[in-house]
Amino acid sequence: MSRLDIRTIEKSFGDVRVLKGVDLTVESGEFFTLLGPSGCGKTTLLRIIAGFQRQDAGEIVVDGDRIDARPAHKRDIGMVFQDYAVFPHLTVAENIAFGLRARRMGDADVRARVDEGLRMVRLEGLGQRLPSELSGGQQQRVGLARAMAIRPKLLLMDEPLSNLDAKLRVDLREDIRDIQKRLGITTIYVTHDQEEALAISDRICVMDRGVVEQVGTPFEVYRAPRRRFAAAFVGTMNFVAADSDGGRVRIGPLTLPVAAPARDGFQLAIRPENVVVGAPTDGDARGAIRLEGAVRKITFLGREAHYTLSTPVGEIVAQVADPTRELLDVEGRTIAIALPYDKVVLFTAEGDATPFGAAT
Ligand SMILES: Nc1ncnc2c1ncn2[C@@H]1O[C@H](COP(=O)(O)OP(=O)(O)OP(=O)(O)O)[C@@H](O)[C@H]1O
Repeated sequence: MSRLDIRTIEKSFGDVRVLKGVDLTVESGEFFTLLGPSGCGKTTLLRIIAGFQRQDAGEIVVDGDRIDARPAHKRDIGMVFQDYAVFPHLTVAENIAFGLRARRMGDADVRARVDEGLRMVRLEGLGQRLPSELSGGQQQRVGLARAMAIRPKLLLMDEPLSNLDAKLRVDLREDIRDIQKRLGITTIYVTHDQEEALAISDRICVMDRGVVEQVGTPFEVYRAPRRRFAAAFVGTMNFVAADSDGGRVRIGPLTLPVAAPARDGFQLAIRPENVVVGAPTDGDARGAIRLEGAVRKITFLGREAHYTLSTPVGEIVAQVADPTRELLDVEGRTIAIALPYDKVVLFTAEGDATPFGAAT
C-alpha cells in the first residue's frame, strides 16, 4: 500500500495553463477520484503521475520518493484506459501474464497469478480467448486483471467504464471497488460522471479549469460543498440569488441574518430532496425559509416525484420521496414549501460556502 503526494503541479500546453498548482495527497489504500468537466485537466494530471507527460513544475512523490524523473515503466504503476487497450494478438491469459513475464516471474507463479486474476474479474474459462472474441465489458475486465496482476504501488484508471452501457457500468464499477478493497491498491480514478464518483470513491477531488475546487468524502462533497462549483457539478442543486443588506441577506421578500459579514452576490443553495413540499404556512416560522410556490409541473417516477415550482425567489425544483395521492394532485395550484435552514448552503460571490446563521 502506497501513499501519493502531488505537489504544486503546473502544466501548460502553449499558453494555456491546464494545471494551476495542483496539491493533493492520496492515502495508502485509498480509492481517490478526480471528478470534473471535460477539459479540466484530469487526464493530464493522471498522465503526469504515470510518466506519459512531463509537468512544468512540481513533484510526484510515492512513499516519500520522488518518481517524476523516472520513465513510465519504472514507476510501478498499473493503468486502465477508456479504450480497453488490451493486446489484440495475445490471449486473455497472456495479456494478464504480460507484466509478470516482463518482471521475470517464474512460470508456476505466473500461472497462479493469472488464474487468480481470471477469477477476480470473473473471466474463468476464458483465458485462451483472444480479445476480439470478448465483449467490451469483458475486455475491460482483462485490462483490469492485467493492471492488478503486477500488484502495482498505484493503480490509475482513466474513465474505464465510459464505453460500456449503463447496466454493465454499474456491475463493473462494483467489481472494481470490491477488487480494489480486497487488494488494497491505492487507486486514482478519473471520471466526469458524478454518480459514478459518489458510488465508488473513498474521497473525491472536484476539479475545474486546472484547479482543485474541493476534496472530500462523497458525503462531504454532496452534503457540505465548500465551493459553488462543487455544489453545482455534483448532483442537482437549486440556486437562489440573494442580496446583502448590512449583516443580513435578502432573498426575494425575505430578510435573513447571516453569520458572515454580508457582501453582494450571495447565492443560497438547496438540494431538491431537501425542499419540503406542502409545508404548513402557519405555525413556527423558525427553522426554515417558508415560501409559496406555484406548481408548474409534477413528474411522477414511482418512488419519487419531481416538482417544478415558481416562487417569489425564482424557480425551485423539489423532489418528494414516496408522494401521497393528494400531493400528486396539486399541479397548477399554489402550495407552501419550506427550505430548512440546516439544509441550506450560502455561497459568496467568490463561490465559497459561508456560515448561514439564520436559525436565530
Ligand atoms: N498534448 C496536448 N496538447 C495540447 N493541448 C492539450 C494536450 N493534452 C491536453 N490538452 C488540453 O488540455 C486541457 C485539459 O485536457 P485533459 O485531457 O487533461 O482534460 P480532462 O479533464 O481529462 O477532459 P476529458 O474528460 O475530456 O478527457 C484541454 O483543454 C485539452 O485540450
